[in-house]
Amino acid sequence: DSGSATATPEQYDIQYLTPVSIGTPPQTLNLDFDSGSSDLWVFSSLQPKSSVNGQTQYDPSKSSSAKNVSGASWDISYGDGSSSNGIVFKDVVNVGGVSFDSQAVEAARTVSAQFTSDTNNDGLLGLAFSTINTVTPTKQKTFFDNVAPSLDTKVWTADLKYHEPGTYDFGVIDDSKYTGDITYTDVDPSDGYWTFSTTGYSVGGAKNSTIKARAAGFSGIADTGTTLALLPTEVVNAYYKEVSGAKLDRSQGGYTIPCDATLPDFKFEVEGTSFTIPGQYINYAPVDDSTCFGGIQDDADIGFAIWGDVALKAAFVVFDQTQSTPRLGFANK
Ligand SMILES: N[C@H]1[C@H](O)[C@@H](Sc2ccccc2)[C@@H]2OC[C@H]1O2
Repeated sequence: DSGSATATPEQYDIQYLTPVSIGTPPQTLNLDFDSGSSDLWVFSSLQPKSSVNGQTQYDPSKSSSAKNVSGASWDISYGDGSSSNGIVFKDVVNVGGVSFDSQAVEAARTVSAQFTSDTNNDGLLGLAFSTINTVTPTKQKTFFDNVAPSLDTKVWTADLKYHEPGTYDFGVIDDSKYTGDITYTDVDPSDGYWTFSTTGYSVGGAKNSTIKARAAGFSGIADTGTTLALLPTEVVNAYYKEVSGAKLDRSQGGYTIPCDATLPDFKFEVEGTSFTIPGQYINYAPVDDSTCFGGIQDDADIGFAIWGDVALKAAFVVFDQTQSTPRLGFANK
């Protein structure tokens, strides 16, 4: 079995939303596929009206295949401070033609203000490891873990794009979506994330710009649910040192640049193969009529880098569980 679903960016590629059909008859919700968490949760008919603002709500009472998981509940908090909680149903879930008939669908009772104000986001579909699923008393499996045995090959792939729709594929590596070879690197799943090491980085195309400083080798997670690339302080400083007018503006929450700046590319190396984030991707979004917010920011206080969409959209990425050790694959495109 294999399937493909479209990942459509919201403004400035702040997030990518993908249609998922749930229940019988199918209720289609647009979810944020998140390789940085492991709960499939949805806006639901159980929420107070005041917490819903245009989102599509899953209504288990209208699904003949919905079954409440007795005594189960969930409660999740995200890196950006947002949160949600509720109860659990099992129901049929279909993503791009790949279906599982008893997927844990976590129906929200409460969502934080940031979710309420995010009008097109109907919930999240977690694609990190099931070890960090928040359902109690019995942890539930992610959609990928549930469908993996039925897939032609135990992978899912992300082909996110700059300001245009891309795709999430399950069970197939579509070689029309990338060029050259796929470079694989081992993942350490012990924290529940797709954690991998990069072997180096460089700023701009200049030969001497390849920096093998301490931070050249560092570990981070591949997180489709994070918008920006959050990297170690010395890497971030080395980047913006090359941008005239760049400044660390605490009031804006990070580095800003002149919107008309020509930004250098940022290259990161995986197992010695380099991948380029075009400078254009690093001019993330305007904060006023001449100042823009940088797409590379500091990973301070997190303790590891977060390779969010600004980086992932520069590559074709394979989330691979075909072996005993999970792997990430990166290819140019
Ligand atoms: N893995 C990420 C997750 O998907 C989002 S949850 C989210 C919150 C509000 C709006 C949309 C999504 C949050 O930001 C970074 C990290 O936590």
